[in-house]
Amino acid sequence: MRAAPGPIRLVNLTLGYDRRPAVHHLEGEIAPGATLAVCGPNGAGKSTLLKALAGLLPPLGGRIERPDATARDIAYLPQLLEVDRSFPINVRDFVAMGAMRRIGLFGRLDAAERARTGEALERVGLSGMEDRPIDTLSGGQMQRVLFARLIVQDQRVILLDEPFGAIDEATTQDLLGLIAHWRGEGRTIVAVLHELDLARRAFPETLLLARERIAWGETRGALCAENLARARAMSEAFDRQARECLRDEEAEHAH
Ligand SMILES: Nc1ncnc2c1ncn2[C@@H]1O[C@H](COP(=O)(O)OP(=O)(O)OP(=O)(O)O)[C@@H](O)[C@H]1O
Repeated sequence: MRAAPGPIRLVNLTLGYDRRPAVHHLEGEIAPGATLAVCGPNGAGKSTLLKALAGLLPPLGGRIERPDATARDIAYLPQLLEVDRSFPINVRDFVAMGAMRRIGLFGRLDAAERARTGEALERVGLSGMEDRPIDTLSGGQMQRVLFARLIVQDQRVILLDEPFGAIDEATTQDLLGLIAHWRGEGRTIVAVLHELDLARRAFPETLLLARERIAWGETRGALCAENLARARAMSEAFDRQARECLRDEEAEHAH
């Protein structure tokens, strides 16, 4: 693992698609070693923020400052649904792709890298499944495979989009154990979570997002009833406004 990066700073950050903002004027700082949950209603902009942190979505306004790390120093776990599992590859080769940054796109895995892949699979409880094509795995098994690839990637900053979305309790517990281990190693972890109880249990810090920052701080305080009600109201107001904008546009087209 490389030296600890400095904080990641969000400066007046506005994100969106086709010039339509989805997240507005976000300010904040993710300290090195933080374990941050990002929570909020559906459509609040959580995945959008994670994509921007991963360097996959350029800001519409403001900036993300990460002086000591480029997007390539960040490991990103997309939502399970976004992973193309039709690609014909077995578990071993898929997990070994985590080493690409060290060995290059067409580099050969040396004995150390092969051992690293084997250890990662053991850590997530999938030893013995190395030869299984990934399209034959259950959702929970695939999520374990994705975590094994993150272990092999060995980055200081790890971004997780709904890592516990569609998986059973045993897998959730195992993956929470892995996150606690990473936390102990001083890695920075940012996870989009739908389950507020999981945030309260395992994430000391939370950003509550509803298109803009509702709260950012110690998890219990950030997720208090008052903030959650404000987040819901903000998000409903935004959706109403968006629908009205859309109607205006439709009316303009009609003329
Ligand atoms: N590729 C895209 N193109 C256009 N609009 C998008 C795209 N992805 C997301 N959006 C819009 O951006 C807004 C924020 O979406 P985002 O997926 O970031 O929210 P979220 O908080 O992660 O939601 P959920 O909890 O439902 O996954 C939504 O209005 C969504 O429709």
